[in-house]
Amino acid sequence: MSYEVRLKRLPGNEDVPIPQKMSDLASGFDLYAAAAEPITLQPGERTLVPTGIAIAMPAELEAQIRPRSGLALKHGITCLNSPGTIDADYRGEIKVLLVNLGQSAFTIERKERIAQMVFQVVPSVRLEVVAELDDTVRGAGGFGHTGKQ
Ligand SMILES: O=c1ccn([C@H]2C[C@H](O)[C@@H](COP(=O)(O)OP(=O)(O)OP(=O)(O)O)O2)c(=O)[nH]1
Ligand SMILES: [Mg+2]
Repeated sequence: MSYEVRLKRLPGNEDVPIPQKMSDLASGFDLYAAAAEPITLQPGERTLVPTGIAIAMPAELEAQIRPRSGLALKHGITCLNSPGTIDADYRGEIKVLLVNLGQSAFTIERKERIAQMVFQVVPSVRLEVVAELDDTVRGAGGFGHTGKQ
């Protein structure tokens, strides 16, 4: 399926690249940091990084904000709320909640690629409250239940 998502650059961010797919079949659009000044994250610290963009997508989509594995592997920088959820009706600036799980301070520069945005189709679901649920073999077993004697 192909969808059109409208993207608005927020004022003062004309220099920040719009999100980009870095290869032909990349699933995510890389997001660029748009903080005016570099942000240094000490180990264990978290911060909300602006991206300088807002979007409007079709009602059946959501966008997920996911970490970049390179930043995670090399520096311990990841998205705290991974995957972040961008609702179809959200018109505010997309922001990325980064946390430093590494052992050294890490500085995020303006226009650095900090995360990726993956679009997904969200099925329309209606919750129906009932008194009883149908039986299954698994039943209520979970949390490591399978394979036990
Ligand atoms: O990583 C994120 C996560 C969320 N958002 C924005 C878009 C999303 O539509 C809105 C709300 O996100 P979420 O539902 O995760 O947060 P909440 O704590 O439930 O806040 P709300 O009560 O506003 O829904 O915040 C971001 O910009 N980046
Ligand atoms: Mg919410």
